[in-house]
Parts: sequence; structure tokens; C-alpha cells
Amino acid sequence: MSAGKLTGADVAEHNSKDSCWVIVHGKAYDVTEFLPEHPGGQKIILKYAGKDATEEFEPIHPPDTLDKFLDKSKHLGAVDMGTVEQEEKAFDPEEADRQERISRMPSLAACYNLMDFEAVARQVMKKTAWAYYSSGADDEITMRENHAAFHKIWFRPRILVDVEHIDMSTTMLGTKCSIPFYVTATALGKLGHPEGEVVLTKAAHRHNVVQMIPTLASCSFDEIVDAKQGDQVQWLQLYVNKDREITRKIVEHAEKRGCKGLFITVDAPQLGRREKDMRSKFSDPGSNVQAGGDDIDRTQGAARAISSFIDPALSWKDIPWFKSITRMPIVLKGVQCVEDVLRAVEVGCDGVVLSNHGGRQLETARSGIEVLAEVMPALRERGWEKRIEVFVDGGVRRATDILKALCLGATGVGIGRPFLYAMSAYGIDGVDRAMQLLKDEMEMNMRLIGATSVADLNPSLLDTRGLLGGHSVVPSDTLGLGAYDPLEAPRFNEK
Ligand SMILES: Cc1cc2c(cc1C)[n+](S(=O)(=O)[O-])c1c(=O)[nH]c(=O)nc-1n2C[C@H](O)[C@H](O)[C@H](O)COP(=O)(O)O
Repeated sequence: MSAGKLTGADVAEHNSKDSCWVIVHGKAYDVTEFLPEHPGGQKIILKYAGKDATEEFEPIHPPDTLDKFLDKSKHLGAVDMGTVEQEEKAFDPEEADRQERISRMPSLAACYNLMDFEAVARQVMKKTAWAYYSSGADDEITMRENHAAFHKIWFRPRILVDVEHIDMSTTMLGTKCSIPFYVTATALGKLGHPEGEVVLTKAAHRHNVVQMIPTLASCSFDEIVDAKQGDQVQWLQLYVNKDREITRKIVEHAEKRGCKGLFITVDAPQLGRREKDMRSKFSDPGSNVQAGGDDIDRTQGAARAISSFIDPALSWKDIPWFKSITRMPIVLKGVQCVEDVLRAVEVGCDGVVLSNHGGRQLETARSGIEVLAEVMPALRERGWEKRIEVFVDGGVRRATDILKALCLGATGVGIGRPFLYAMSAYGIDGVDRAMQLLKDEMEMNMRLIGATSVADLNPSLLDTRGLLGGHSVVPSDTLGLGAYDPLEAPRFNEK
């Protein structure tokens, strides 16, 4: 001990499976008994046994994780960090290249659309972070189709409409929003930015846009709610825990903190196989740590490592229980066919999100917009279109994509990766610009199709034959490919 604090040497003595102490945010924790329970496996903890684990811990775990899940008797107290030997970081040529590219980054003004942010983020993000955010399942066919499907729908604009005044505001789950998109739930915000999801909270406030708070956020739920301002609206995205008491507590707390919608994710009874994420091994599984054979293989990437709590037994019979524990509107996120939308109406859900999780789950699942084109006529046929709010997400990169969804009958549209990339590359100013670009595009395109308000947007403004003809050939998505393989993207300054 030194001056009543543990020293680095005290902690370093406990560096094995039999006695494992780690340091997080300047405090020591005895995690020996916790090792077999760690959702991310033992290897990653043992890699930091006896050492400072803060850098690895930070992006994956909300700050209150240890207070919430590690018995107080294992909290060993403050460490005199001056006595902790910080490991010499071996020279990492990849990191050096990344820093060099960051030094030549295009200015924010060089980003003219959401794909530009993707192109820049791909160059400046850490490999593991880019891998996690950009990953789709398997061959990423659904992920690409999400965006491509919008190119199968063409507009039938009306002319000589007085479009001097445009009102793009709308109402989603009873909340008046200035524009019909929301920030959808995406996990691990601190992989892209040290402040994580609160960056999205602040940008959403600037544009009066709803934010959906992810269960698997890097920030704690309360940090994200505390970051909201005034009457800013947030929804909760819920991965249902096998332990329903934990789920009950999360839902009740969210309602108490003012969340205005419960989005139950129903397309992920098991997280999909995101091979870019797996390939980046999220942490070096080759670390020289011997751990028990029952260990979760960290080479499965972050996704698998953080999702073992999700209940694959979740079913329709759980809906009445959810209705009994909350008065928040209940929306099923990840619905992918007409039959399940009709069933959601019958069991009294308030909404659905037609989504395939950004192509990160079932490969060759259809795009949300394609399912929407099937769902809305079925609801109208039954006179049910007012009984449920229908949202869509996946592949939305232009205001024309949003307009197509609204013309088909969607209430609103969720956007994920673009805001993550904008945040990762340029912080809050990036997200702010991304939202403003969408707003500017929205105003222009509403004028060009002859619509002055969301109420004017209807199926007669669209030609959807390309969609309904199944998977016809689509125009090649040069801009999208350009971002993915940055051929046409903001130029990095010369070396
Ligand atoms: C990009 C991304 C999406 C995630 C996401 C994480 C990332 C990095 N995560 S995940 O780690 O488990 O897969 C979530 C999540 O926490 N919960 C959820 O309901 N959807 C999750 N989604 C899906 C998201 O809510 C939207 O359905 C999807 O992002 C929409 O597609 P775009 O990214 O193309 O806008």
C-alpha cells in the first residue's frame, strides 16, 4: 500500500486464474470468481490480470457495469496509478498509418452526403471499430440490398404545385418531430468516439430528432438520458434478457426516466455472423493467456462477446407481460413479413419496425422498404393502417430514401451507420452536418416531387414495379461502392 492506496505491485501479484485482479478507472477489482461468468469469456480478462484494463474495458462497458454486476466485496479500492507500470506499446505500423491519414483528413465541408462520412470513417477509424460498425452478416448481400432496394423505386413527381412552403415535420408515437427520421439503436458507441452515444443525444437535440437508446450502449443508460435537454424525446431499444427480472427493472427504469417508446428487438434471438467483426478479432485471441476450455472464443468479435444474455425463447406469449409492466408504446423492431405485422396489430402492439438489423442478422432477408411495399396494402385492405405505426430502417442514405418510405406509408425511418460514421470521423459536428444535409435534401426533394407536407406523400408519387418484380437488376450503386471502396469520396490531402 502507498498512502492508503493499493500499489501497482500489489495488483500485479494477482495475475492468474486463481487470483485475478484488474484495474479500471484507477480502482482495483478482484474478478477471480467472476471469470467464468464474463459474457466475453475469460481470455480477455486474463490478458489484463494484474494490470490496468481501462483502455480495453472502456468502449464495451457502460461506466456503471462494475457497480451493477460485481459484488461490492470485490471492489478493492483506489490504486496509486503512479506506481502502476504502463506497458510499453509496441510500434503498430497500422496505427501509425491511421494517424497519418487522420492528419490529412478532408474538412467537414468536403462531406456532401451521408456516404462521404462512410468513406472518411473507413480511413480514420480503428480497424476493430470500422469492422464492428460496417459488418453485415455472412456475404453482406442483405446489407447491400437494403440500400440497393431504394434504387428500384422511381418517383412520379407532380408539377405546378405551389411548393413555396415546405413542412417536413411529423408525429412519431405521439411525439412531434421536425423531420421523419430517428437515430436508431446501434451498440458500442465508444468504439467510434470516446464520448459514445451521448454525442448522438446532443446532435439529435439540435435537430429535434428522436434517439433510440441501445441496450448495448457503451455509455450507461442514465448517462444518455442525463445528456438529453429540455423535452427531447428518447426511446429504449431492448434486447430481452433470459432473466426477466433484469428486463423488468430496465423497462421500469426507462419509463421512470421518461422514455417514450419501448422497441423490443425481435430479429436477434442470436446475433448474426458478422465476419468482418470476427476477423478483426476484437482483441488478440493469440494472447499468451491460458484459460479454461469452456471459454467463449473472442475471435467471434464483439457482437458475440456481448450478447450471450439475449433470450432466444422470446415469443408472442411474452407480449401481454410487457404490456403489464409498462405504459410506454410497444414497438417490435425487426419484423420482416406481413403475417407478423398483422399479428402485432392483433396482440395490440403500437408499432413495428420493418428491419433486418442493417443486414447484420439473417442473410438474404429482404430489405425493410420491400417488406413495407407489401405490408401497407395489406393493412389498408383491412382498414388497420391507423392501428399501428410502421417504421422502416436499413440502407437509408438519402432523403429520397426517406420520402419513398413515407410515400409507401411509413410513419418514420431509422438511420444507423451514417450517424455512427459521421460521429466517428467528425464528432458531434459530423452528426450535426449529416442531419442538416438530410434536412436540406428533404426540403429540396419534397419541392421536386410536388409535396408540401408529409401528409401529401402517398403511393401515387411512386413507381414500385421494379421492387415488386423481385430481385431485378438494379443500377450499380457507384456512390455506395465508392464509399465502401473509396473510389469516389472526399479526397484526403496530399502527403
Ligand atoms: C450498424 C449497427 C446496427 C445495429 C447495431 C450495431 C451497429 C454497429 N446493434 S448490434 O450491435 O446489436 O447489432 C444493434 C442493437 O444493439 N440493437 C438493435 O436493435 N439493432 C442494432 N443494430 C441495427 C440498427 O438498429 C438498424 O436496424 C440498422 O443499423 C439500420 O441500418 P443502417 O445502419 O443501414 O441505417
